[in-house]
Amino acid sequence: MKITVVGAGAVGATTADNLVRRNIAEEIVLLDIKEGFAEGKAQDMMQTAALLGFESHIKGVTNDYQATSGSSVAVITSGLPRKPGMTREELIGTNAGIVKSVVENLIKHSPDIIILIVSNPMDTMTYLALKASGLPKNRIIGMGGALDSARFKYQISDKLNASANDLNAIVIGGHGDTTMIPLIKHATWNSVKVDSFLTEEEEDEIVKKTMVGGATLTALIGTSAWYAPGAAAAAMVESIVKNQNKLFTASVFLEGEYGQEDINIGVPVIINNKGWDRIVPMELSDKEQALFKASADAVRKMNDVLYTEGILKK
Ligand SMILES: NC(=O)C1=CN([C@@H]2O[C@H](COP(=O)(O)OP(=O)(O)OC[C@H]3O[C@@H](n4cnc5c(N)ncnc54)[C@H](O)[C@@H]3O)[C@@H](O)[C@H]2O)C=CC1
Ligand SMILES: O=C([O-])CC(=O)C(=O)O
Repeated sequence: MKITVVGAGAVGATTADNLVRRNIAEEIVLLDIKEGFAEGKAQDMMQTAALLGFESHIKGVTNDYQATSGSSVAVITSGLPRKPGMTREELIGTNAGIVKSVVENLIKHSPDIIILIVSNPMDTMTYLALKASGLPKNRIIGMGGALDSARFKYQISDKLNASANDLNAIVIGGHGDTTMIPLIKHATWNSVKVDSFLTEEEEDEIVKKTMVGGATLTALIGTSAWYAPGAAAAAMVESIVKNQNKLFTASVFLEGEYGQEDINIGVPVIINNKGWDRIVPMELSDKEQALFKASADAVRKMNDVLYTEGILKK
């Protein structure tokens, strides 16, 4: 089993580090365009093997796609992160070209690959990867909801003074500051609805803090986050590799589900060795449905840029 991580920057290296510690693949290939960068990060990680006790091997390469041949899964993290004050959407101009070429290179060497997209704006990059590659829809998955849901649980756990591991809570919709939809009315604390412990004001505060979770960290750190993003990507890869059938929210191609089509956006899905296996339906309130529609409209507007800029052809 071989897993490739493209981009050895903050998120890519953290993803690879999480994967190598999980011992779930014989080989992890870390690829970056910057000469020697992935090689150095890989060597640093390999030097933790004797301390952490893992047997997986991680190899760093500079733009060498031959080394990725026969990968079962790839995680694409290559591209610019945002700076404080920017939106994820502003990254489209640079990242679209990078993601498209990386996807084409990966498929050339691993035609059966399942691809997890992390680069932002993630929903549009996932749509681009699907359209540009022509791969079956189940093999292209966008990572955003897994991270946003973990942040949502963090905010609830902070407010309730509860363990995040006792919470069940998901975020659907686009992975954007204004497009994500933390489903507070569905969230439970070991099956007890969390709204029975919270005022409306507290619920609003949790939702708002979750939505700007990435922007808050970007303002604090000066670039965007990597620990939780890397952990989220690795958890999804593990569910693929071990055929775990875990439920994550992920950006997948909709063909009528949740009232939307021709779009990649976050909905609950089962992740296993087919990629995303099936979409899990949820009963949404009128308000939640309206928010989902507005979120999809905003994501679609970003996708349109791919066509107007000639990156995709109709
Ligand atoms: N979907 C999500 O939940 C999240 C998405 N992100 C996104 O992930 C991306 C990466 O973020 P960071 O790792 O913080 O950035 P970074 O700048 O630390 O790393 C990006 C790496 O990509 C490499 N790269 C650029 N072009 C490449 C190419 N053509 N082939 C191979 N490598 C290439 C760069 O050399 C750099 O090492 C950003 O677009 C960021 O917005 C970040 C966190 C969460
Ligand atoms: O905030 C960003 O730009 C990076 C990202 O997607 C996140 O951390 O959620």
